[in-house]
Amino acid sequence: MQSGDTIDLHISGVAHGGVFVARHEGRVVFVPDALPGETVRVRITDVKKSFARAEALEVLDASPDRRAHVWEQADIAHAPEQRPGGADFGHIALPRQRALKAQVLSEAFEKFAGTSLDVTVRGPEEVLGADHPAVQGTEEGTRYRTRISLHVDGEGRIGPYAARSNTIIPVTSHPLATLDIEAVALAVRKAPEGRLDLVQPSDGQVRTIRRPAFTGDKRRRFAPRPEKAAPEVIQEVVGDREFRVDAGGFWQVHRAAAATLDSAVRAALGELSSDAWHLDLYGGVGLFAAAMGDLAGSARITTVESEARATAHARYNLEMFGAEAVTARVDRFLARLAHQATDLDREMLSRGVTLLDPPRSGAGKEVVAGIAGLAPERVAYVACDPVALARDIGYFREAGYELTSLEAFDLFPNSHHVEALAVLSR
Ligand SMILES: C[S@@+](CC[C@H](N)C(=O)[O-])C[C@H]1O[C@@H](n2cnc3c(N)ncnc32)[C@H](O)[C@@H]1O
Repeated sequence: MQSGDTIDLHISGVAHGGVFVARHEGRVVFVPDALPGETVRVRITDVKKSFARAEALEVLDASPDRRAHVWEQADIAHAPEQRPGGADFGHIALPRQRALKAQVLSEAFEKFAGTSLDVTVRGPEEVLGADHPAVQGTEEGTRYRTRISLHVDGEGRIGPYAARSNTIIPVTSHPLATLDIEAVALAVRKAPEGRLDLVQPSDGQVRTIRRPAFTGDKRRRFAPRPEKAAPEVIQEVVGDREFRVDAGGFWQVHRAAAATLDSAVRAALGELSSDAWHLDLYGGVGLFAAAMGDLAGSARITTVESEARATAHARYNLEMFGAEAVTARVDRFLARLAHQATDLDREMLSRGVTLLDPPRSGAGKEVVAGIAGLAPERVAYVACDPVALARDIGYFREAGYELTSLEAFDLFPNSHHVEALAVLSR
């Protein structure tokens, strides 16, 4: 097998990262744009010792779960390098997408967490109810993104990147974005080289945030910079609560995501001890600390986040709970706490819940050890990467925690991404 070979493959499984699995001449071959059970004509793009990568050119025997791609330009009928990225499950019927995500999660748990369990991936409409305003119009897993990024190159091309490359693909639609974001995205004719983030918060107005590429003279990088305008602050609404957040700061992408996760966290945790210390790690602007505040009465709550502007918003958003908002890297915060906690602090932490919602790379061994060292009664782990989550659950299990529940939510329909909530207890 060599790069450039065109071969026909039988697809036998799904792997993490939006690719499917075939076998050929003793190697695993990872193929995007396919489905288990299909026979697909592919072109080999990369050959390594034990595996290879390919691009799908044509479906010879289609799965009954294949459908016309929700983003026409990403359909297999187009040349692989012309397909925009970001919708790598868009050719699959929605129930099958969810089943495949559940399979990836349970295989990751079996492999990395040393435990097997059945998991169901639920859509936000199943958590919040089909009448919830945030799920209206998203039935096909489209029109949900309140945040998208467009890229602009030196030739003035504007659009998303192609799947698995940094080539910009000019597109004529953005079906995963809300209609308002799509309209703004398609109207952009000119922009400086770099990135454009389009954001539609709860007030419905689309904001355009320009992030120009650095094109200046690197030797002058210490020269004084022109005064930068303060970032715009927007409001996001979850139930009857408002959250201040920078327009360009972290907030969940799906318009029903914050409400779905807020509701799931509340249901999974139930009442929290009001005589304990609860932690919200990687807390952003305090979405989950607010849920904990509602559940925990007069308890002590601390949210920890590395972005100072997000922490400042969290302080404001959580004022009614008297919660602390600490700007720090979680590993450093935990190391400091391990040295400085009094006996009473430790006792209160051990009766509390520690919630963590790390970025895609997960918390890692050191942070898990830091949390386990504080011995909270329960740990709630919100995760956007199944493999990082499973690895970290493995570390928690080694530290004496048991997984008590695992739920998963389809907050990125038509892509391989999946959000999960794991609860562990000591
Ligand atoms: C997935 S977001 C979750 C935010 C929040 N829980 C929410 O749902 O809105 C992860 C957050 O962790 C922050 N972060 C990333 N690495 C961090 C670190 N090492 N220590 C503290 N915060 C970190 C990011 O700035 C981001 O706000």
